Formats: sequence, structure tokens, C-alpha cells
Amino acid sequence: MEAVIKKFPEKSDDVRPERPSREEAEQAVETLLRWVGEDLSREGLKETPKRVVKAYEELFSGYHLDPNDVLGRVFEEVAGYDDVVLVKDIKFYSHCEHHMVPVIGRAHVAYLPDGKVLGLSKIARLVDMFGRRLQTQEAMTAQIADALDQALKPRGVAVILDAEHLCMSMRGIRSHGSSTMTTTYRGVFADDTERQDRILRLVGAGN
Ligand SMILES: Nc1nc2c(ncn2[C@@H]2O[C@H](COP(=O)(O)OP(=O)(O)OP(=O)(O)O)[C@@H](O)[C@H]2O)c(=O)[nH]1
Ligand SMILES: [Zn+2]
Repeated sequence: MEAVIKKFPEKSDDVRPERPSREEAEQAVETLLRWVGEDLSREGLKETPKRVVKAYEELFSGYHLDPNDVLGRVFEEVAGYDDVVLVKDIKFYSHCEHHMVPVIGRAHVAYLPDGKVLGLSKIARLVDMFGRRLQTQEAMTAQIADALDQALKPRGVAVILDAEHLCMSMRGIRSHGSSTMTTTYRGVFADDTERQDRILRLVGAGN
């Protein structure tokens, strides 16, 4: 089943009607600070609600972008290059949608072009953009693959995410050092285990 790419306002100053004001968001931070047992009159906390809201603006800026904003133009002059393009070890930070706690990981994104390629930095920008939303790792993996598929119409796409969920290490099960790997293969990669193995070997995850 194809995951749906969530469409969000195109510009960061577009405000959804139901979006709370900045002041309301700062008040919500104050409530949480009081709830954890903090003393709001402490000098060090004076600016904290403002800072947290400002930090959230940056950490969740992915809601105000869509793939068209980050992918840019495609290039067709590749001198007949006709093999896989793999951008590996794209470090990303996200937050899980269940606990709003960080997810820290690496993405490996490969595609087999059909005459058109993207600027390499744009793939890292795409990963960064989807990371700046609340996510499950599975959804983020599918969203990256869908966006590339739609923008480039390549012969195939492979996306591998390998991440540590701090909600599993800092709290809950407190399982330190475990990581989660998700993979999605589209087009020619979908049913071709040899191609899948090649990608896994290239990213250092295969046998
Ligand atoms: N499939 C999936 N699960 C995730 C992801 N991030 C966090 N989770 C899990 O979401 C689940 C939420 O489980 P719940 O039982 O509703 O919440 P909880 O009581 O906080 O769960 P614990 O973490 O086990 O304490 C947990 O098992 C998390 O490990 C993700 O990206 N993908
Ligand atoms: Zn979580």
C-alpha cells in the first residue's frame, strides 16, 4: 500500500485556522514546566517557554514544506550514466509521534534513474524535511520513497533507515543501543532480491 504524503501549507507564514497562537504555545510549555515540578519564577526559566517554542519552530519546520519545495530541478545530462545513485549515511533527527522524543538515525537512499537525476544535496534535504515532523520510522521511510518516485519517476527506489528511538532508551524499556532498521523497495527493486542485497552491501548492512 502506498503511503500518503501529507500536504502541509507551502509557506511557513501560512497559518492553519485551528493553529494556536505563539502565546498559547508558550503557555502550554509553562503548564508542562509546572507539571514536572519546576518553579517558573527561577531566573534560568524566565525565557524558557519562548525558547522552547522557537526551538519547536525549527525542529518541526517540516510541516511547512512539501517535497516540491526541497527537491528542486532535475538534471538530464548524465553522459549516459545508467546505474544506481546511492546517497548513504544521511544523518537525521526526528521525533516519534507517540512520545515526541527524539529519533536519531541515518538514511540511505538509492534510485535507479530513468534518464533524470536530482542534485545530491536535495536527497538529504528531503530526509531532513520529513525528519522535521512527528514520525514513525515506517512512515518516514515510505514518505521518502514516495516523494522520490513522484518527483523523478525513476526505474526504482530503495530507502533504508537505521535509527535509535530515545523513547526506547531513555524511558520505557530502557533498551540502550538497540537500533531499528526499515527498508522499502519500489520499482525494479521491489521483487529483485539481488538488487536489494547489492544496496544493503553498499550501505554496509548486508552480508
Ligand atoms: N512501529 C513503530 N513503533 C514506534 C516507533 N516509535 C516508537 N514506537 C513504539 O510505539 C509504541 C507505543 O506503545 P504504547 O504501549 O502505546 O505506549 P507506551 O506505554 O509509552 O509504550 P512503551 O514504550 O512500551 O512504554 C512503543 O512500543 C514504542 O516503542 C516507530 O517509529 N515505529
Ligand atoms: Zn516513541
